[in-house]
Amino acid sequence: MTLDSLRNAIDAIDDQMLTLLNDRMELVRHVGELKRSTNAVIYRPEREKQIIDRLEQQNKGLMTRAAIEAIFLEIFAVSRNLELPEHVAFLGPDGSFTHQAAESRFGAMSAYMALPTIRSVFESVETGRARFGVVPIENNQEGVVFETIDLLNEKDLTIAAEAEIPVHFTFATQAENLADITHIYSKDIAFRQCSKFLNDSFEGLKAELVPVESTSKAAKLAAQQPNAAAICSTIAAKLFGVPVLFDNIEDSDLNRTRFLILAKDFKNQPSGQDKTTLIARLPNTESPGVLAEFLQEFNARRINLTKIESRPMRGGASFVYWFLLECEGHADEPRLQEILNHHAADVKWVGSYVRVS
Ligand SMILES: C=C(O[C@@H]1C=C(C(=O)O)C=C[C@H]1O)C(=O)O
Repeated sequence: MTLDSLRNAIDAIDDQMLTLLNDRMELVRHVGELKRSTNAVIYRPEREKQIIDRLEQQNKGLMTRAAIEAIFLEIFAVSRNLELPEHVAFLGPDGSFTHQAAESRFGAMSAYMALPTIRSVFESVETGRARFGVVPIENNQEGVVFETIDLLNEKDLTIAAEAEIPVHFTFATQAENLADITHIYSKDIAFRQCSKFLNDSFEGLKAELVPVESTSKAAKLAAQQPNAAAICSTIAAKLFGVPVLFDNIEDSDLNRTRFLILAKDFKNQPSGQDKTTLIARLPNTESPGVLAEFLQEFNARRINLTKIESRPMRGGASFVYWFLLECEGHADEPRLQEILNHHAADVKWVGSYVRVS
């Protein structure tokens, strides 16, 4: 087959896909009308997961699960925007890793709001300025983001979904030679995560590491100063037009960050592969065995705990703690219901949502 005939065949398939996508959008519009008439929630991550699982199972061609996901998550995001335009707040600035995580769930078409702090993301969802808020909760190399954990305790928002993205850092600069670089801007955490690259590449050179509040700010500074460099995300380097000299400069290629998608009063249906987040403010934690007995309730029901963090209760002078727990399963399952009923006074349910495997 010639290039022209192959391209003609591709054009014909694209035409069919466009017709099919428009047919799909018509159906989605009806779903939107139905949902509005019953005040139902637009975003249904468990339904989206079901669609992707089904497509993967019946897939016979070259499409991998990741490819199916990439295309269909974008279709879902466009669909949801047709049902009701969604405002998504995220921990900015534009070009941050949280921005990247938000786009992985809400696609290119949603209305995004970059906010300066994790607290302001929570508040924008609380006040209804944004329907969803995206914040980081943990990095597998650096541990948890305490501000997010504390705000889950302080505020009454629910977790609608989680997202996990690999953190790849790029080294961006306008300088021709590493020896010309006088300043390298980035976040503290990024310097730590790229320490091997920095030691190997800048040994004996004069570059000074300058911590700034975000990797996007670093990219912006590197765009303004010819002898500066930034360690930042690829999106940020692109956004500010700084040439990328090295890609994937992080020490560990297993570096991943997990993000939460927050919403007000959000409840998912069980998907069969869920996770639940709880906050336990147990009474008398100074006495022996209180936490152990609580955890035993999970063990007795064979509920797998995936995370536990202790945080200071604040306000009192003594060392008293509350706990954030994550476990497998959905709050509608009887085994979790039993625990929630038993601890109605001291355990807050924060969300049951599709577990990212
Ligand atoms: C159309 C729906 O709304 C949203 C869009 C979906 C889709 O495009 O298939 C799936 C789930 C929802 O997030 C639905 O609930 O079925």
